[in-house]
Amino acid sequence: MYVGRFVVVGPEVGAYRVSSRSFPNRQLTARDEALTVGPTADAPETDNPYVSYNCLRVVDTPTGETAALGNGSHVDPIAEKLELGYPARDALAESLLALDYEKDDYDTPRIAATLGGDGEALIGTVRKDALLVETVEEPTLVATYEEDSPRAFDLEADSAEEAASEVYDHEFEHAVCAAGVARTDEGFETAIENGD
Ligand SMILES: NC(=O)c1ncn([C@@H]2O[C@H](COP(=O)(O)O)[C@@H](O)[C@H]2O)c1NC=O
Repeated sequence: MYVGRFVVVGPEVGAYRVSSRSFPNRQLTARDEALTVGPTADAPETDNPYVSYNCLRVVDTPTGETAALGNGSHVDPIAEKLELGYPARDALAESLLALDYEKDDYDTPRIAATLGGDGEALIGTVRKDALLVETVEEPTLVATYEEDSPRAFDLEADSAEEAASEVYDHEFEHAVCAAGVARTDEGFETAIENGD
């Protein structure tokens, strides 16, 4: 099954996978406290505005570190609102609604999640027909297509590296790259899986 991009978040671990039929020549790179999706050196040029973006950021908030992850440019305003002290629910809902679903041929939903240092995790999506933001108590998935409402997901990983490789290896089709994040005693760790 092809579900496009997807996010999984549980109370301790989060992950994001880029799956793509149309733009497979992409990779993740780490820059400061952000993981960025961008084209590989051999990728054909494109003017599609939705295929390069920060997909994961770890920020300091008034209540400790929080990770924000998702499938597009909304990850930045979510992270910035968290830094300002917005509750995660509000940072997700306001940023998803402000940017709204993507105006491409598929009305691609925006998906996102947050993982707080205090143990709070939330997941959300904005589709053409809905805005959903939920607190989660167990690993939960939302994807751009088919699996486009949050549902429980069997994620066994308990480190960032395991989370990235577990979602990269998942049977959902057209894996391109994946990011993982996990809470540790020293703060959040992140990991990249580019399949190479
Ligand atoms: N975030 C991404 O990495 C991303 N990759 C592709 N898209 C959008 O989704 C459309 C469909 O892409 P695909 O056929 O690869 O699933 C693309 O035309 C593009 O508008 C994306 N936008 C949202 O998921």
